[in-house]
Amino acid sequence: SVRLFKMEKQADIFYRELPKVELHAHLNGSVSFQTIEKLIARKPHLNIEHNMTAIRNGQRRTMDECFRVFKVIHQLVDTEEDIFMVAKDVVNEFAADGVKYLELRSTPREEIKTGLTKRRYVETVLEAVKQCKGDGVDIDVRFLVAIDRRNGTEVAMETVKLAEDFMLSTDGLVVGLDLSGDPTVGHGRDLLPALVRAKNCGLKLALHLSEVPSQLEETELLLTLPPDRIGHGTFLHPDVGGSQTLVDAVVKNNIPLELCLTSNVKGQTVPCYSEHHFKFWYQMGHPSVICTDDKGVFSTDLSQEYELAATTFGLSHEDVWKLSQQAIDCTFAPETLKQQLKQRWIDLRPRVFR
Ligand SMILES: CC(C)=CCNc1ncnc2c1ncn2[C@@H]1O[C@H](COP(=O)(O)O)[C@@H](O)[C@H]1O
Ligand SMILES: [Zn+2]
Repeated sequence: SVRLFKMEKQADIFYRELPKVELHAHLNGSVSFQTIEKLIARKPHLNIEHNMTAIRNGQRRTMDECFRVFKVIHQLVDTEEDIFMVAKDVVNEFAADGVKYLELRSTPREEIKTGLTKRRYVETVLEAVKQCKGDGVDIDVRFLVAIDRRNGTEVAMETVKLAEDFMLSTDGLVVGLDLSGDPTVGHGRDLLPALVRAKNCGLKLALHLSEVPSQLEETELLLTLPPDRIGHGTFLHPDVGGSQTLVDAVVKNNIPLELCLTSNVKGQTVPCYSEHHFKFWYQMGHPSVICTDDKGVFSTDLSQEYELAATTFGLSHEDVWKLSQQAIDCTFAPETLKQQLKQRWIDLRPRVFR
């Protein structure tokens, strides 16, 4: 029965060999079945089972249930050693899936019991990233420091200061800030000063926006920043209770969207794959990047997400190639790295289309 929780199918070879860019991946949501097994073995006293950390194919959960899953994973990942292992495994898994550039995001967490501090948390993730690079893993990784909206104004400001420090001291590994957490908790207006400060000091902003209905006012406010990328944006367009004004603001500022099909279907914010808002934005020619969100929790990987987008919306291999290539321009990587990535895509093309 244990086998049931592993990835239930594998994407077609074209999608696995396709070079890919992953821009929306929460570290603790990306922990694979194999890594969870190692963590459970380390902490048998917690009595945690696999079905508490992953949502299998065909299953759906309410938002609330999904966020409880993260609490369980956080119990399993609460020491420097755990974070180091998790980060290394996640980076290696994305690389094995053909991801050539990854922006990983995570919420710095303090754990009094184990002596973990927020600063050590971030340092440990970055050490794991550097070790992967040293090992020759074929992937470039950058980090976004995450603000959990639940924690309010002061924590948000502290987090920005921490991110600022790291941006200045890690020669380019920390590139920006993420705003995430349960979208039904807290309000963006309390976080605005912290986000303004982040933007002014040169941190890029990737914000979860309109992930649930009736956040019009908050979204309108946060779009004034404007953010550099939007996570989900599920309820921006008028057909689903958003507004043309919101859509116009996103289009006018040319803000790329990070779209996570399986996450939204399993988390029940979209009714089915064919009704995913990818269709709306892709048809408009708006920069749309396919991402996983939480590949561990949602039992998926980026190859599968590309394949799902292609089969659901009738994309040709050529369309899919363009989609993955255009994601390079949506990264927070410096121009030189973007150019290198574009060259890699050119070099890899014959192998993918052989
Ligand atoms: C419920 C559902 C459909 C989840 C997917 N959508 C999400 N929306 C907002 N924040 C998220 C989502 N997935 C992960 N996160 C954030 O990422 C955290 C886990 O990764 P980390 O500890 O930051 O390394 C969660 O606690 C939460 O703050
Ligand atoms: Zn997310």
